[in-house]
Amino acid sequence: MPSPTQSIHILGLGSIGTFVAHSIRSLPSPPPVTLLAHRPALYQEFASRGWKLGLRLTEDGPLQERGDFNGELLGKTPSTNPIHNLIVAVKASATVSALEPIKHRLGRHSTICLFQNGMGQIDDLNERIFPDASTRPTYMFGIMRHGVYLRSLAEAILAGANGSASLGIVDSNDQESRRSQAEFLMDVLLRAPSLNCERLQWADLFKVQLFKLAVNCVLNPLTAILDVRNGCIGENSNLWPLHDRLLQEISTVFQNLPELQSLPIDRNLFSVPSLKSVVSDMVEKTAQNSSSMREDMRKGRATEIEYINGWILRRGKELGINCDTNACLTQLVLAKSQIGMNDGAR
Ligand SMILES: NC(=O)C1=CN([C@@H]2O[C@H](COP(=O)(O)OP(=O)(O)OC[C@H]3O[C@@H](n4cnc5c(N)ncnc54)[C@H](OP(=O)(O)O)[C@@H]3O)[C@@H](O)[C@H]2O)C=CC1
Ligand SMILES: CC(C)(CO)C(=O)C(=O)O
Repeated sequence: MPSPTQSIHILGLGSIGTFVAHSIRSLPSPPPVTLLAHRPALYQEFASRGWKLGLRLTEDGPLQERGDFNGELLGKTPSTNPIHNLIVAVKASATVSALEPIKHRLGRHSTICLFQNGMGQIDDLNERIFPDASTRPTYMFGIMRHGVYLRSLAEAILAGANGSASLGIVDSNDQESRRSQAEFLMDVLLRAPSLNCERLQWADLFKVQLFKLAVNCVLNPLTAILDVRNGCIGENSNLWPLHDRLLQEISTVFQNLPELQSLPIDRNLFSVPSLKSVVSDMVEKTAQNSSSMREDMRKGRATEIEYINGWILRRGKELGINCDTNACLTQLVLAKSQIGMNDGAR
């Protein structure tokens, strides 16, 4: 019988949460995995499917089912059982509200791994859920380069077999003790073959996070506003001056981040030409993708803009750097979302 310290909870049962949960239960002798449902209807639906999750590699691939998940409905009669290992795969903007109902079960004994786009979620958690640094969980951050979507509840489609993920422990003052605490979850994720995870030290993870953010700052708002696939953003020469202005602001913010100054990272990696080549490479690799922000907008859901271009704006303001182009795109995305949401209500 595995000890509670070797059990994993998953919060956010969409595309990435389903994929990660399925990958963990595909391991030989997998640890227990508990799916946390935030709505009674969701809980009932999973229960009626016998707590099984399915994954297909591409639309036409065979369905691989995994079972024996535990389920918990968050809400009225809350459990007080401690949570030792938590994977968070809600959208960045839902992080604080999703953790609110389970915060009494989380603390210094917990490791939380966020698999999300965007930056700033951990600052929000520290400020609003875990203000006391001495009792805070250990944070890990996962950067996904897999493309996953849901065909139906509990059935995820992995777009291709060449995706990967980077994973690391987020910097803290007591890094050594945090490292040993996070080892169990880290090891499970690294062993899950379909996740294809690499482990990075904090400086490298931070660098990859900033690169991914630069890509998301250009691709996501433009694909969402213009309602086009990723490839179009590279092909349309009318957009190139806009790419340059966005990347100029982003590069200046990145190169002046105080947290970068103490890390062994070459600041030239964040020059405009260097960021441009990272963005072009991703546009090429994901040309056929419909970005997550475009999809959120089409479905009338809140986007992650506040944690993408919004993060650049917040940090730019702090550092006295003009970020008008990022501000303009942020406002356009918020405005278009508002129109979409109002349309839905009509
Ligand atoms: N999908 C992909 O290919 C990739 C995704 N990412 C990132 O991964 C993260 C997760 O994305 P993805 O899985 O696609 O998103 P989804 O929208 O598919 O899943 C998010 C899930 O979180 C649930 N949720 C919302 N609010 C709460 C709450 N308060 N408590 C518990 N659960 C909640 C949603 O439920 P409900 O629907 O009921 O609101 C939904 O099931 C995002 O940051 C995304 O940008 C990164 C790379 C690739
Ligand atoms: C890399 C990219 C832009 C792929 O579509 C992505 O992360 C997203 O859609 O959010």
